[in-house]
Amino acid sequence: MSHSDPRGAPIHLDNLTITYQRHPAVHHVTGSFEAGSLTAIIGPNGAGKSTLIKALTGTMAASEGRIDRAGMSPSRYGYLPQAAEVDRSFPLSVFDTVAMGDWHRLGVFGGMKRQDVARALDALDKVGLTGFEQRRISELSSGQFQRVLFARLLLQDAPVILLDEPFNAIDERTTRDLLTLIRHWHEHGRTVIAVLHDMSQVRQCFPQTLLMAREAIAWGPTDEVLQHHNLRRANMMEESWRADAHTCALHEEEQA
Ligand SMILES: Nc1ncnc2c1ncn2[C@@H]1O[C@H](COP(=O)(O)OP(=O)(O)OP(=O)(O)O)[C@@H](O)[C@H]1O
Repeated sequence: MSHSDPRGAPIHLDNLTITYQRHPAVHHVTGSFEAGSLTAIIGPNGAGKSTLIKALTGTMAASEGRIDRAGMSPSRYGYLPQAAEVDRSFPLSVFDTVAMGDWHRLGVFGGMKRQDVARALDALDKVGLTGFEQRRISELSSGQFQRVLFARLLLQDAPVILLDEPFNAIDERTTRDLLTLIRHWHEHGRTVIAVLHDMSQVRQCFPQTLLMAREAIAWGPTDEVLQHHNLRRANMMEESWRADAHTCALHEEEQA
């Protein structure tokens, strides 16, 4: 049941640079996530993948260049942060956590009508968590909690969905189930972007790939991107930035 237009929107990066204390984590990246595309972002540790995702959500500003979201506000994007960034010590129930996915539609004090409750229960059913509604989120396994967060995304019904390492430390069965949801989002025309580390998953399920090592090493059809020479270049860049912390000359000049 869709209450907003679920069709994805394109996102264009134009010479995008994002820095932490002048050190670029994302450096001069240009390219497009087409509307309705399904893209994996891969690269070595520290390659700038999470930083790029945060920039797409609008929580990190560009130091240089820009992100063109084709007029769509990033507040409409669905976002799944890395598990380590999610605090689940709050005494929230599974149902309330999922229902929060609907706040943009209901408003903070909107109150849930019968059909809103049904939508939340339906989302929980789709991730296999019927019967867990009143459980505290602190009492779930990592895999169950990830299912809760996917149910919340289902309810949010966002046209653009950003996932940061959604399968980190998640069991095989949960991963398979959640990959099926991602496939459905793609089939319904949403734009989906996921940071991943498992190359076989990327090859099997993601038609497009952006390989990053601070810069975009390659961006396009997955088979073309995952070629040996590209992967080798990404690893070489990782080794070189460890030896020599790089600063962004242009940005330094701006700040001087
Ligand atoms: N808050 C921060 N302050 C300063 N530097 C940061 C901060 N967050 C990340 N960095 C640095 O920016 C670079 C990119 O980090 P980022 O987390 O985007 O990489 P990543 O590709 O997602 O890595 P991983 O695969 O290990 O999660 C790294 O060198 C990291 O140390």
